[in-house]
Amino acid sequence: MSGVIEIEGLRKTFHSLRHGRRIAVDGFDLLVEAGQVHGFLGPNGSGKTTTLRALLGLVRADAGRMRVLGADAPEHLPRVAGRVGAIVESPQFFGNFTAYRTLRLLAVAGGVPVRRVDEVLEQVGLGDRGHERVKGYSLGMKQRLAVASALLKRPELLILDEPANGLDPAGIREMRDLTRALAGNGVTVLVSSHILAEIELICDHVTIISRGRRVAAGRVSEVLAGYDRDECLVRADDLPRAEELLRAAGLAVTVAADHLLVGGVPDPALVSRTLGEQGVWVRELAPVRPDLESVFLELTGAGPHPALPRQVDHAPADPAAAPVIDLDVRGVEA
Ligand SMILES: Nc1ncnc2c1ncn2[C@@H]1O[C@H](COP(=O)(O)OP(=O)(O)OP(=O)(O)O)[C@@H](O)[C@H]1O
Repeated sequence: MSGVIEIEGLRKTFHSLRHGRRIAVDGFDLLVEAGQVHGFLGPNGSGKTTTLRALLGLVRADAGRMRVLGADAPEHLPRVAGRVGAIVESPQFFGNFTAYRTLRLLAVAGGVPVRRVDEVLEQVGLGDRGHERVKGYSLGMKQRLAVASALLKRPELLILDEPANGLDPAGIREMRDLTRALAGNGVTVLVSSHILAEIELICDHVTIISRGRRVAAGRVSEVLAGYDRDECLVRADDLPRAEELLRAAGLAVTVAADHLLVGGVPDPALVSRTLGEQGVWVRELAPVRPDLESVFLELTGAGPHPALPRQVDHAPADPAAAPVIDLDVRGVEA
């Protein structure tokens, strides 16, 4: 494999007195290639944050092979740290500092020319608010400030863990536009989320994780196509008769309150012809295409999967898990 991020067979188990042994990531694979805006999608507690923290050396993996921009991670991350920007968890800054002062400090500490501060403030849409104190910022503005700090070094790869978390619709939209703009400038982006619509709007590729395992990966359109069952929604003047005729024609029919769902119909004309020839008139005939939400729900289903006899849950993160590598990661509380 060759990519900007390569993860193979990642495993991480947490042990605690209170909760015992908990498998957070269970042989997980991820491949992100240059130029992709890659969605990392999974329900709460499925292992997204643990994967990103392991990749960045914030938690020690039990097994697996990880590479970032060709460097083995996390051991050789410092070699490429200047080319990677990462925001895990929520941003936290000194409230009494302005955004400008915050970024200036980070620029100086990171050996970045100070003129870059104005550029990144502009880039994240804080150009006219940069000299206000951060404590007066909305959560969305703090999130954008976090992105600005990650952009100081002009990263080739940006890792964003749940960037839309806690944001209102306007904030979510701002983050979405920002992510798209960054991708448009050639930055490879890995964005984790449990918000399907966001991933569908922003990302060209997706990896879906469930219970610590990869359950789907690829181009968003290809993942969706794999779940296209050539279904049609049918409304007709005589629905029971329509059901009878379509079943007699060998089609799979599911009955809903005011319509039928007919599966295995690559050409909807088959439905209108079958019904029309018997004097049943079609009122509505619409192909049903899968969206990421239906695929996601099917793949990650709420109930236990027979092949995966283990549950993950929502226990709080262990604060004792200390960073082992000083990468340019903004992983802090709001
Ligand atoms: N430090 C930790 N100690 C113990 N268990 C942990 C720790 N961190 C994560 N876990 C457990 O590992 C599992 C995966 O958690 P993780 O935070 O990686 O999921 P997630 O997909 O990021 O979820 P969310 O969308 O809710 O952030 C959960 O069962 C969680 O309780």
